[in-house]
Amino acid sequence: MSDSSGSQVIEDAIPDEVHHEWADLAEQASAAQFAYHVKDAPTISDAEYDGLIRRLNELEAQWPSLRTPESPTQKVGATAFATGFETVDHLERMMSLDNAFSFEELRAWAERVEREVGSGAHFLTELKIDGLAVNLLYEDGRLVRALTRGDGRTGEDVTHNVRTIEGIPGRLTGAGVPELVEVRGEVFFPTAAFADLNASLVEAGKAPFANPRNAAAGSLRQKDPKVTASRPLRLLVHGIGARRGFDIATQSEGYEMLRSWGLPTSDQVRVLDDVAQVEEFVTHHGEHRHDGTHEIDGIVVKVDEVALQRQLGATSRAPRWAIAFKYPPEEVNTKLLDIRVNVGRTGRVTPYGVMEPVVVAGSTVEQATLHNQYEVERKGVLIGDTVVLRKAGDVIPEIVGPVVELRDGSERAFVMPTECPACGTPLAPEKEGDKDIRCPNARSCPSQLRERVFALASRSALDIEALGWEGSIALLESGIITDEGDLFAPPGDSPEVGAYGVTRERLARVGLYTRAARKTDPADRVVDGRVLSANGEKLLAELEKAKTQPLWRVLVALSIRHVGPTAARALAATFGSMDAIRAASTERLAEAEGVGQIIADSVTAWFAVDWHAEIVRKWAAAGVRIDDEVDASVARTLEGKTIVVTGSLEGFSRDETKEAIISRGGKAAGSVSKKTDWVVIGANAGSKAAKAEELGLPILDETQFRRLLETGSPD
Ligand SMILES: NC(=O)c1ccc[n+]([C@@H]2O[C@H](COP(=O)([O-])OP(=O)(O)OC[C@H]3O[C@@H](n4cnc5c(N)ncnc54)[C@H](O)[C@@H]3O)[C@@H](O)[C@H]2O)c1
Ligand SMILES: [Zn+2]
Repeated sequence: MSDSSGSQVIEDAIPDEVHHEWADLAEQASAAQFAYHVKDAPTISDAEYDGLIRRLNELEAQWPSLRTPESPTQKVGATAFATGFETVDHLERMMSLDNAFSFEELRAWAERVEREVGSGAHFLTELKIDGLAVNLLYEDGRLVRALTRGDGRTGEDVTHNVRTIEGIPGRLTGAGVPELVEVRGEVFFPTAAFADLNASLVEAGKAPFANPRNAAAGSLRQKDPKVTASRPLRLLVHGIGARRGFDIATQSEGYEMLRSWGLPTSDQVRVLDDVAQVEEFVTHHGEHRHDGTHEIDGIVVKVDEVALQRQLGATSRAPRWAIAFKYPPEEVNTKLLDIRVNVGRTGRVTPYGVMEPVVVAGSTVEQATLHNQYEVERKGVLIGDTVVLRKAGDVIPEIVGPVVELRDGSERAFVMPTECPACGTPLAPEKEGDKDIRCPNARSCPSQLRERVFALASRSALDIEALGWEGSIALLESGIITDEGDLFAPPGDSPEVGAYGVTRERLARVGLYTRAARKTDPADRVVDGRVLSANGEKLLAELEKAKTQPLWRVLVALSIRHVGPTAARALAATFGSMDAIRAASTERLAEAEGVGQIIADSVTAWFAVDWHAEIVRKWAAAGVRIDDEVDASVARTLEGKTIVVTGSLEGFSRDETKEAIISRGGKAAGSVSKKTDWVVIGANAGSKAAKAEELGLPILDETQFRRLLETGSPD
């Protein structure tokens, strides 16, 4: 362009749609900042907010004139104060942190550092505490003022409240207490105490918090310090602002000093040499994100050398010598559309939330259990609420709390049904004081029936792969089975042959797992003009095979309350047959290793029900294995001994290992302790192997384990 004002024209010619997009996002981001920083009640998730800022930054990088000091990208916190606290200037500005969302961005930051100050920098690496920042001013060792971060220049005076927090010294002690120091730190709400706080708020008719960070912010910024005092807030310090009367060469030295004066520092701080080590730290803590007492949303990396920090300086909102690596979000906001109840295989009625589907931690979530009606009340969630939903990796999704700010009055409380939604039977706790309520119609409640049939086919029970959820429902609804007693067909020589059981004939008659026969099909397999589909053949074959499963699996398949694989193995190993278990007194059952009173009571009560006994009778008549052949050749070589097997062995599956130990009278324990007699270590063994070495326990390989099984001694 030849026009002399040409370049000016280009810079100003921000297309309308860009300007609109920017203005729209900026408005949303400013509103979010206000809700989050001023009202302690965010209305969108951090991930959504970070997305807004990221897009604004992209637009501003392309059209720099959009990046005014008023842009939300340039702000620390929110500029408005609406709290009635007195506002006071910080002596030295409090900044925010720039973010890295990937190792690439982290490396790019480290490269920039190296370009500017050379390769001499060390990286002080620590947890990013998900709380709120405070600035504590100590003069001659006395705490004279505590401010929130505010907009970075001016904060709110929360001194009275901060004085109530356990662990914050009113007076610094030790050597070299300086004339003046501003200590920066993070106030947080311990994760473990969060659920109880919400429960007590709900009970008092107050609004619950959406998550622990909001609980920290809301608890600190209370008009009445007594309220703050009643909350279990804690502080960890992570920086120094203005100072007089001492000097530090490194950030880490600064932390040592703060610690020596009695301030709470984190024990998770490391000074690392290079980015590779930082990445390891990030990965490690990503895997242990929920192990600590507080929530973390990332890792903060700081150049340790103060001289280099000075050289690197800061932008208008964040230091260049530090970066926050942010973990992928585990929390999202979504709408709680309904709360329904599920009736489980033992009749337990469990409320669960039905939500607008959202992607979190890599999978789509639309349901989350709420455990029982008290849990719903404690969380304070209403049907129609926007809720914070958390899903961490493989962990079961959890509704954390409601976003109360977004309520419009149309929300309604969940009411636990009084009748079973599946069969109409009045629901009741089994005994007084039970939290759970149940559908007592165990025999024919359709919900309990399909849950039982489905559970019986699972991998930890009879392992019938071809029988899934849909199949369980189909078998029941078609009338092929009325309950699990009908599943297995009596053999041809049985007097009851044809009386019950999933058979080719029955499936063909209702058209389940079958298709119309073609001419080429062998005639003997055609029933009513239909032949079994491949899935049908598989189902029949697997049902036949399931009859030969060991006794413990059959026990698990009966859905006796509290009898999972571990208890079932113990029962099978001790008593050897269904008849012996049924005949045993409750006392005898309770005495068995790994059984105990609760399970014993449950087993006795189960066998006392006539239709339960009928299931066992029909299964036995159909040839289901109800005795473990006690192999006389298996000597009780391990009587009274405890063995832990960790890692995978070549010649044994996990189940086989356990059976081998138990059938010889030994105990197959899950964790290593001083009481362990031997630890068998296979391939890819984890922390148990290390623990075994630490305790100096005898460690065996697979060959020695075989010898041990045979002779009772590994040598
Ligand atoms: N959901 C929303 O609507 C909403 C709105 C605004 C902000 N936010 C959240 O807040 C973030 C921005 O807030 P910000 O400006 O406080 O930035 P930030 O939380 O990303 O990082 C800066 C802050 O981290 C804290 N911090 C924790 N541990 C630290 C440590 N070990 N060392 C140093 N600092 C540590 C300090 O208080 C510091 O001020 C966003 O990324 C978003 O996650 C959410
Ligand atoms: Zn029912």
